[in-house]
Amino acid sequence: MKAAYALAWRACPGMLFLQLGMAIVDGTAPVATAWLTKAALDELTAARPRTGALLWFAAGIGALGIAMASSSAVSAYAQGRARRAVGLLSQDRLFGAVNRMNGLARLEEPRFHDRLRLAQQSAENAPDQLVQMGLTTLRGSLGVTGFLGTLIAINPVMAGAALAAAVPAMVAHLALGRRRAGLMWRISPGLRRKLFYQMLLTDLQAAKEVRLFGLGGFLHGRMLTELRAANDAEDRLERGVVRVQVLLAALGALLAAAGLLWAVHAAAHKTISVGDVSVFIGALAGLQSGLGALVQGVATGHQSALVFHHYLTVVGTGDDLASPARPRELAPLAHAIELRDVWFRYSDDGPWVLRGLDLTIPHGTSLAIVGLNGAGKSTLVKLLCRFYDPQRGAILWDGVDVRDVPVDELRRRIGAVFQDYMDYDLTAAENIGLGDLDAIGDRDRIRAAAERAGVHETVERLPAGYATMLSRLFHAGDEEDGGEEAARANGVHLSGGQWQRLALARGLMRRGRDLMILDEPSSGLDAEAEAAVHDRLRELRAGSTSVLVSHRLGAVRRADRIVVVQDGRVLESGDHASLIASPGGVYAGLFARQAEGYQDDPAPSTAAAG
Ligand SMILES: Nc1ncnc2c1ncn2[C@@H]1O[C@H](COP(=O)(O)OP(=O)(O)OP(=O)(O)O)[C@@H](O)[C@H]1O
Repeated sequence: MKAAYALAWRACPGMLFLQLGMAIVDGTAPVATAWLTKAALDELTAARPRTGALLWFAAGIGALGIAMASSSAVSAYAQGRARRAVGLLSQDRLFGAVNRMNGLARLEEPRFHDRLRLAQQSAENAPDQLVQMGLTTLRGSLGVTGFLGTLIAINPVMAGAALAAAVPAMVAHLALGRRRAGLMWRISPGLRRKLFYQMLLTDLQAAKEVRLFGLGGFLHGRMLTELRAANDAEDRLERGVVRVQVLLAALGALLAAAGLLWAVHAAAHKTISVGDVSVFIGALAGLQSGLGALVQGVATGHQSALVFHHYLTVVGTGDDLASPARPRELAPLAHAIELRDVWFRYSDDGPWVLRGLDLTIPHGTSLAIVGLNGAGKSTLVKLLCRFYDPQRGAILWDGVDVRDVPVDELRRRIGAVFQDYMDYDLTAAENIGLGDLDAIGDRDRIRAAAERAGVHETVERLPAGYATMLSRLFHAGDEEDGGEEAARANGVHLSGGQWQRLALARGLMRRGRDLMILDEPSSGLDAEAEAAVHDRLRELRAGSTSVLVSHRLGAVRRADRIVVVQDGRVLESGDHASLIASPGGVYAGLFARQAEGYQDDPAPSTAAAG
């Protein structure tokens, strides 16, 4: 709660003060009205009523009415502004925290996503709900204190009874709040699955399979099943809530009826005045509703605080990669990158993917990595970028363990094209420029990268060239005032190979970095483009340090060194000529099989004769 208040205070102190002022008005005005009403009624029923005094009482009641009526509008405005400001600040901190997680491991934990969803929700709502709880408590306490004093003066027993009735209500509401917060956590995985099915039903990329395989009904059904399960769980809880609330309301009504009976009886026997009856009834009703609001407010705040805990957990979650206690500087690569006895698995109970892998990548040389599906090639690449740390062994950059240098510094020295590259719903220029944010506005460099990746002509031919928005989801700029230029720049979608070349251009924006990693950079290209791209890449890689992962052995054969990874270790290593010359070798076998695929089938008669 302290953290939520601190957040609200930081975001919008002025609006908090305004809400506080209005809460004081709301809390004190009803009590003052009740007393003024009592005074007016007593004056009216007096032997000789004073008109002047009556007018003052009436004016006072009217002024309080105006203050109460306007306070709700002013509070609503202040609450809205504060909520928006808190939402902005809390989202800023939440995604700032996610952004500080430098590795990938956290994003692969389903529990983290459950928590993130609730954190997002509570970041928007909880601080406001907790502020409202504070204000309700203040408002309620002021009113309750005033009404309580009034009731004690007239009938202390009734005052005690009303207070005592609030205790079970508080206990019940707090328990319900805890159950609601628990339920939100329990149904979070189901609701995320529901969102997933929902996303598949509207996702452009999924649409082809969804339509062709007729998956729409299946996904729709699953989406509803998840939603129904969540609804059922909520219904069950709400049924319990209704039971508790009916019981508490009956208790309150019983108390009010008893109070009324007593007041009428006492007035009939002239023990109390008519004014006393009015203030007593008003005070009892005020006390009950004040206590009710107080209890409800505290319970809602308690529930919000429980859910806000998820926000605090995410914001307080540290980096999933250990930062060095005494960071070392990373000099430009001069000698070699070395993987020394690297053991790695994605989870503590998962299988080892890399098992004591040793590999040296000398500066200024090109290394190609080949191996069967699942051999661990992309994992090795991810470790080079330090998306994970190995469980055993080390990766050394000129002898410096990469865990001892700030991760940003390491990544600044690496350029990469990943196997599962991204298609950004942004302009063509931005899709390339993202490779080096410092140069995102540098059209010459973007164009040069596009030329190297063989995608410049394609981009030039787009309706608005490099300014073309590559998206079917978003408009370029503001649709309202976009005009003809924006209309031309909208709605273009590239082919798979063209997207891949853009990704390659993005990677090439970082040309000249110390290490260039290319993980299957040409898998979607046509044969001609692939040959052209690899020729260009070979020129670019000459003299620089690079790692190329590819199943196309034609593309890797000119690398300075080729390694075959199998079962998490380097099985074979050498240049193309030496590997091919090793009979029974894995590389030689793979190469022969690929080469066979490009040769004509032997004529049936020859085959039969053979
Ligand atoms: N994020 C992950 N979490 C858990 N296991 C993973 C993850 N990524 C990969 N693996 C597992 O690690 C093993 C190696 O995967 P990797 O992607 O490194 O193989 P690869 O050699 O690049 O394969 P391919 O040639 O198919 O691209 C596989 O068994 C895979 O299931």
